[in-house]
Amino acid sequence: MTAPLLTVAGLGVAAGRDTLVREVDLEIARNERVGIIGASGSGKTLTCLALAGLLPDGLTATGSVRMAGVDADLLHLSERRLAAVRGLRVGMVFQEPMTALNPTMTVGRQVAEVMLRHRTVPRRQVRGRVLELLAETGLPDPDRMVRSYPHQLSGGQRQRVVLAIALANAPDLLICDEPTTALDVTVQARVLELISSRSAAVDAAVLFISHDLAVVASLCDRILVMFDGRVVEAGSTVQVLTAPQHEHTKQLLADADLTVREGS
Ligand SMILES: Nc1ncnc2c1ncn2[C@@H]1O[C@H](COP(=O)(O)OP(=O)(O)OP(=O)(O)O)[C@@H](O)[C@H]1O
Repeated sequence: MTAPLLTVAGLGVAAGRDTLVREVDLEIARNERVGIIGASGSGKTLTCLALAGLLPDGLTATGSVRMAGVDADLLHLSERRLAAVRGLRVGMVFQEPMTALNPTMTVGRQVAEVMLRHRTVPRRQVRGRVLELLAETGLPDPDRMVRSYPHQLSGGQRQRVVLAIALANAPDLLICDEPTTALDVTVQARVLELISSRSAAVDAAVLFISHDLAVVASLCDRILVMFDGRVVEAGSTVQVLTAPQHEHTKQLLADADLTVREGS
């Protein structure tokens, strides 16, 4: 069996003496899609921020996070080495696209920047690649789009730009934290579809966080359920949907509108 892409063992997050996340174990294989669901405040976001070395000041992570091809624990990497992993091996899409984008820089420069920073595309080819990436994420008129600023775009268009940046260097892992929650219902399904098709196109595994079981079920092979800072249930999507064990999972299932997306 090939080694997992990501191995998280005993991950904990604390704010001083306050434990916010405890004992999270998680493995993600190459190309696998793993979802984390749970109610607001259950620790989903802190778990994925900890994995990416992005915890806010004052919070500390314990345990270990290993990634194939990186010879040290991600939790103990220097900021410089972590920055080399983020954007190159790991792409990220968060809930609010505006916070991920620089309001003073054109869309084209921001997409170009991630390739220039990691030197994944020869300088002369960057502009062409930016146009391709914008077209691939379904943005209309890429020639005009490269010259636009984030505030000139709709929420859905901004999230497409964030996705183009996150996948520009064909990372091994795409982390998505509630990527469609802030979007209009009408564009949510389209952005989800894009996350699915574009991550598959670059062979990226996906760690997908949502409070919405239906959304996670439509995308993921495996699901972890978090409650009060812990993983209370984990299994294949089918297992979790058809034979939920924990009360909290049963509640999430009852709340989810699975009739709409199941099997889609
Ligand atoms: N910077 C912080 N300092 C102290 N506590 C925090 C901090 N950030 C989050 N928390 C607390 O940690 C717990 C887990 O938060 P987290 O954001 O991971 O939950 P979540 O499951 O992602 O929720 P949501 O779906 O609302 O985003 C919550 O009780 C939250 O209040």
